[in-house]
Amino acid sequence: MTSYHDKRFVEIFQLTKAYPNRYADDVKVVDGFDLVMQRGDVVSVIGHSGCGKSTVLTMLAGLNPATSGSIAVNGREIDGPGPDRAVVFQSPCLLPWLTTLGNVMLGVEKVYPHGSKTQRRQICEHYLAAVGLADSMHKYPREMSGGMQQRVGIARAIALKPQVLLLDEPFGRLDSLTRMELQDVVLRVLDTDRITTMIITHDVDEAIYISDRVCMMTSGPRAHVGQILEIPFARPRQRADVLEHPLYYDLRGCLISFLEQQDHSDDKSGVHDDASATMQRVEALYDTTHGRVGVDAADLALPVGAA
Ligand SMILES: Nc1ncnc2c1ncn2[C@@H]1O[C@H](COP(=O)(O)OP(=O)(O)OP(=O)(O)O)[C@@H](O)[C@H]1O
Repeated sequence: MTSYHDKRFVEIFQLTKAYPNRYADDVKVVDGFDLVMQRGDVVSVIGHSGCGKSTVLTMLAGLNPATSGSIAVNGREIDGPGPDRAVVFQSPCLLPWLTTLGNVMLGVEKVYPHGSKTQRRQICEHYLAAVGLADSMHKYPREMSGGMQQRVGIARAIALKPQVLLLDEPFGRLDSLTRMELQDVVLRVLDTDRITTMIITHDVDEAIYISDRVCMMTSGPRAHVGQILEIPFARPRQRADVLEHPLYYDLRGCLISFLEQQDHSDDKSGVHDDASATMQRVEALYDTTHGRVGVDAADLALPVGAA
């Protein structure tokens, strides 16, 4: 039985951020952003460059104070960063004088101060193995590629066993092959550990492959949630199955259509006719297939197509 707090594990309500402007009034970058995530949900956030995706993520991380609105995790309003939330940015920022193991151990020691040294080491080794670095534990950052360093960053975050994982374009600086490898690494970890995750991406294929729902942000200023698209693929997922699924190109079309509308329309406030039509097609197709198990759209504050 899913509890109330599981269904509304992350609740973002009317979140607004205004940055100071030296020459005029403050700029409201994000205005009235609402999102509910169930426990274990993987939600991608897509939107045009500069619309405010990272602003939302850093507010959820507690690193960037909101101007107004609220964010609650597991029923408690956040008021700053905490061990319940771990963030992975585009660059992992590893400490160059520590090995892979040492970099991961740093956080683990803080989160498990009462565990034995052996237990802490086992946790680090487990997560480093999970991201494919079992043979590189004693390497220094300078001895590793960008992709390997990002694996360390991901292991470092998940080894903290966060309740919420926040990924800000984690594959943005990687070549396409490494990017696909790391998408699979993250997907496997999320399949196994079911961590509630928000991932920011510019890549619609990545959003469809990794997430349970895609949150499409309107273009700023005053950006908010334009639409939410449910991704009806069961987990665990295989890339080939996703790519070959009859709904794949409809889902993709829906996301691209939304982004194009945001690009070309003067009214960037939310739902547009073309995107809505695509969404209806997806919903109709979705009805005829077996949807993702365990999600009742009525439990979510913002069902498919909500503005
Ligand atoms: N600390 C800050 N002070 C003032 N303005 C800021 C600050 N941080 C971000 N901004 C502005 O807020 C807007 C949103 O930035 P943000 O980085 O959240 O967007 P984004 O959607 O993540 O962009 P991208 O996709 O390019 O990474 C941008 O116009 C940016 O210039």
